[in-house]
Amino acid sequence: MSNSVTPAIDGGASVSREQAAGAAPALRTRALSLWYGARRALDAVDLDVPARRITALIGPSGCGKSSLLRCLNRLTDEIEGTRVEGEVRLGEADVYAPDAFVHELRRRVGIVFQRPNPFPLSIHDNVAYGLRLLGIRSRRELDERVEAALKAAALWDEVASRLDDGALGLSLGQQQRLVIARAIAVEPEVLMLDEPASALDPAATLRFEELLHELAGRYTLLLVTHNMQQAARVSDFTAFMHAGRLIEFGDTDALFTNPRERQTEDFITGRYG
Ligand SMILES: Nc1ncnc2c1ncn2[C@@H]1O[C@H](COP(=O)(O)OP(=O)(O)OP(=O)(O)O)[C@@H](O)[C@H]1O
Repeated sequence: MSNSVTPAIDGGASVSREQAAGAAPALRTRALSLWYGARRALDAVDLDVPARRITALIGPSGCGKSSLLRCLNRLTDEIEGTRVEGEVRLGEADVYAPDAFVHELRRRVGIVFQRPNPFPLSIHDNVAYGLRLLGIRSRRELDERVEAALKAAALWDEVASRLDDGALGLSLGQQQRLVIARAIAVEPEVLMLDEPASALDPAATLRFEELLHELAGRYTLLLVTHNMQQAARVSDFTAFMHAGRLIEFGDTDALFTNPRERQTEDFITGRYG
């Protein structure tokens, strides 16, 4: 990846699934493998993530879903003893190029984790955090962008009157929407979500799934979930992984109703293991 980042990625809110599948992917991996020390966690993964669609990543515990996300924005760099082989492209940019600009990569490919992790700062300052790192100093611009991100994350109405309150006083569901606002404030292209709803109650989960639909036209979403119903409900495409390998990728409805691979069928019907 070079420091001169490529412009906006192909696609738009109104493209059909077929067009999205045929269009240039937002992210592409080729023969992507990952080792933690001597242990191989990913085995030659070839995946095209369609732009501005929701792709669910499913598979049994330990199959490499989180590891794959970490490779896509080089969080693996932060873990000692990891080795990555193969290729990851964000648009045209080579993510593992020697001159890659990792901070810029992580702005373009944001990640939200299972447990919401707001900073011990005010609601406003959580969302403004990344913007300040980008060098934005104007109070007016910060306020406008904080408001826009909170609106996009469907949290504005609940917090508009208390932006200076501490973020840790929000409910879990609100905190999860806050970290999404924080991630999208810096205008990423791809938002990766690693089991983002697993700590939420059913009502907050429903609200959260509605939010994913609202975000999907603007961002490429890559969602790790253990919840098959959730994957089937919210995603356009699904990737099934097993033992570090990508076994099957396809349109979600097709994959769930007519999987091509026996392993996929065993997993989605609960016969796995
Ligand atoms: N930091 C690490 N150091 C060493 N091994 C790791 C590390 N993180 C993950 N692994 C190993 O890599 C493999 C894949 O783990 P990963 O967390 O990516 O799987 P997962 O599919 O996300 O699992 P889960 O659904 O349980 O979250 C597992 O064997 C795991 O033990």
